[in-house]
Amino acid sequence: MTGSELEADEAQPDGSGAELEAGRKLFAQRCDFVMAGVKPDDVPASDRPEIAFAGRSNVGKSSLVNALTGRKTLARASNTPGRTRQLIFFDLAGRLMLVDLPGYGYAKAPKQDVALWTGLTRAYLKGRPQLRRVLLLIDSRHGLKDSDREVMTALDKAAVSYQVVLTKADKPKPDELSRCAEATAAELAKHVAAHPAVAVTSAESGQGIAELRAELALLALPAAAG
Ligand SMILES: Nc1nc2c(ncn2[C@@H]2O[C@H](COP(=O)(O)OP(=O)(O)OP(=O)(O)O)[C@@H](O)[C@H]2O)c(=O)[nH]1
Ligand SMILES: [Mg+2]
Repeated sequence: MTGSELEADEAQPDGSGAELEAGRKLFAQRCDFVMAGVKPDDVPASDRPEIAFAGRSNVGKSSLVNALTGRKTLARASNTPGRTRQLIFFDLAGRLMLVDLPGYGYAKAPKQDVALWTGLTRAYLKGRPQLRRVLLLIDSRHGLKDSDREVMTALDKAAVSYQVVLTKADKPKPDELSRCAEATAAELAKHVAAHPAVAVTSAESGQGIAELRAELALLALPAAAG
């Protein structure tokens, strides 16, 4: 499947008030820890659509899960890079599974651990048919790094749809932020697959969180009637 086919398969966000409201409602519902996977086979049997949070260590994956769900401590965020070492599955209202992945590119981690996390993450990304989108988080102060480019190429090859999310948007100056967003979008446009537009977020200030909730709600199972 090519990227454009993937994209054609998905509803395109129109940024309307109704979409924002649907996102708000979905993410206001209960979100439960399901399990932590340590081996490639350690994944929940589920047919719910899944969204995975990927990115370099310390980029803000766990913080974004917390910001979206409005819970400060659902996913363990930390100043110490390499905090998340497993695949952590959260069930959002039985309609969407959120998966917090271990970060890559953490130079100080023991090589053995890195190999383990990378193997685990790779196996997951390749073999999960219900994975609807990978959110590829990039620190808005630093932009894309070679390790991110490798992941993008691997996702292109596996025909997994991904969306770049610039994090920590409260940190750079406004002109730095827009330069980073433009450069990232330009580079993304060179990839084979057509991907959703770059999102700009801050778990700290809440910037872009409501819009991202709305986009993800388009991928979730519909709410039960009644
Ligand atoms: N200023 C600011 N800091 C943030 C933001 N998001 C995360 N952080 C901080 O960045 C650090 C790392 O955040 P995490 O959410 O643990 O990052 P992670 O990507 O899950 O890290 P690993 O699990 O180690 O790969 C923490 O100190 C967070 O408080 C943000 O939007 N703004
Ligand atoms: Mg984490």
